[in-house]
Amino acid sequence: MPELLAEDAFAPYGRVIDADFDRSHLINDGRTRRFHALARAEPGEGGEAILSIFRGTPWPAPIEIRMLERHPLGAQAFVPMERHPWLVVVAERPEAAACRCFLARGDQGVQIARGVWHHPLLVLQPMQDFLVVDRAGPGNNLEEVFFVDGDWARIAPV
Ligand SMILES: NC(=O)N[C@@H](O)C(=O)O
Ligand code: NI
Repeated sequence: MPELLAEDAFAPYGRVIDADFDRSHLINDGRTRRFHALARAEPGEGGEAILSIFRGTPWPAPIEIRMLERHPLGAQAFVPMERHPWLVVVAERPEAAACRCFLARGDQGVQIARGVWHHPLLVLQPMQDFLVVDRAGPGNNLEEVFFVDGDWARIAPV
């Protein structure tokens, strides 16, 4: 059952990136509000931070979680470029029973911390673009675990 995305609930897995007024100040002669340093790119040793656009399309409904992945060398941030709610699935270990699903608002992004198990991008629209900040560089930065047969989780429809 998806939980509403909130900083404290998501803290074991990374950061929530949203326009928190308390972390903002006016710039540009008062015409722009800067929500400052909401997260830091973490490309890890020998890596460089890159910005990409992920154009996500939905997984078949009902969404079944049958695998997780993680990036051992660097963090990965997703910020929606179109304001539609979306889903984040994370886990402390790569098993269906450990999965937690968060429902993010369209104005919320996340940075998934280095090495945290998560499901690939889950969107709820026919198509939704995200700005993604993650790592380029040497080494294998993608570890995937496909659950054993019979071990899977279904996300309740939102
Ligand atoms: N593999 C890739 O670039 N995407 C995944 O990391 C993801 O979390 O969507
Ligand atoms: Ni990823």
